[in-house]
Amino acid sequence: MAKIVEDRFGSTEKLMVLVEDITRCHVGSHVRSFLGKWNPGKVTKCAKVVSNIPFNISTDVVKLLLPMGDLFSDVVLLLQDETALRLVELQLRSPEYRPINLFVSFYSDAEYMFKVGRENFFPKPKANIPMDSNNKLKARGNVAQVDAAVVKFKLKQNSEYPQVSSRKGFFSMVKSAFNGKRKMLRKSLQHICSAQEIEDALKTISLPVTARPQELSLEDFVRLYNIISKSCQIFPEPEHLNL
Ligand SMILES: C[S@@+](CC[C@H](N)C(=O)[O-])C[C@H]1O[C@@H](n2cnc3c(N)ncnc32)[C@H](O)[C@@H]1O
Repeated sequence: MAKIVEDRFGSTEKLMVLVEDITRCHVGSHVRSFLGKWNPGKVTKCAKVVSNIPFNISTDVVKLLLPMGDLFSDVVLLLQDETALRLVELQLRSPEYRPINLFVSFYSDAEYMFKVGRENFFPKPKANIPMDSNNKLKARGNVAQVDAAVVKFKLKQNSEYPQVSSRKGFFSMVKSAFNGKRKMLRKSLQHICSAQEIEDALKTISLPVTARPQELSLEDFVRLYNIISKSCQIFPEPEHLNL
């Protein structure tokens, strides 16, 4: 496809074709330098991402692009329908509620636009089958064909993000909270604060002292973090930043 686009539109300076791995290349600097050519010295937040990405890199792409609200206004992606519903429509207290849901609403207002049935594709898309530690497909045999959906993430700007003293610290605490999904927060966050301090913080934000992570909205997590980070040290561990 890159070759077709390059051949057809390569003569215009208004198009740049990059053949790179999105998960490894410096998207921000490419887009900034391209936009800078048209608006020297002032890169306004005018760019949008519209992409039909392979399902197996959806989460990586979401994690990469959603924090780029200084550059992109909207990110519109075609995702596996299941993933779209999980990222956008998931309700509090659902067993599927995960740190990625908090990440999505921290950085964007996400909207499930419409379903794209499997019959619309040629060839039909394959499910995002999990890989094992050797990068081999865990499920073999018939790979299920799946429906897709278009999701629009309207990116927040810096001033619209929930106010936390450190985003790394915040997401590290969220990750720790979900590490013991069935555990109460007073237990799973004990490496940060004493059980008593966590109970006191939960009471201050009008939550039961027995609260579990899937009972907390983004606003609840932000309030909890802002209380406990004042009295306790939260050192983000590198693996905790990988939601
Ligand atoms: C679902 S196809 C969409 C193709 C075309 N854009 C379209 O809409 O018909 C996904 C495309 O992403 C490309 N791709 C796969 N992994 C990628 C990666 N890590 N970085 C950039 N492109 C990737 C594939 O080569 C494939 O062309």
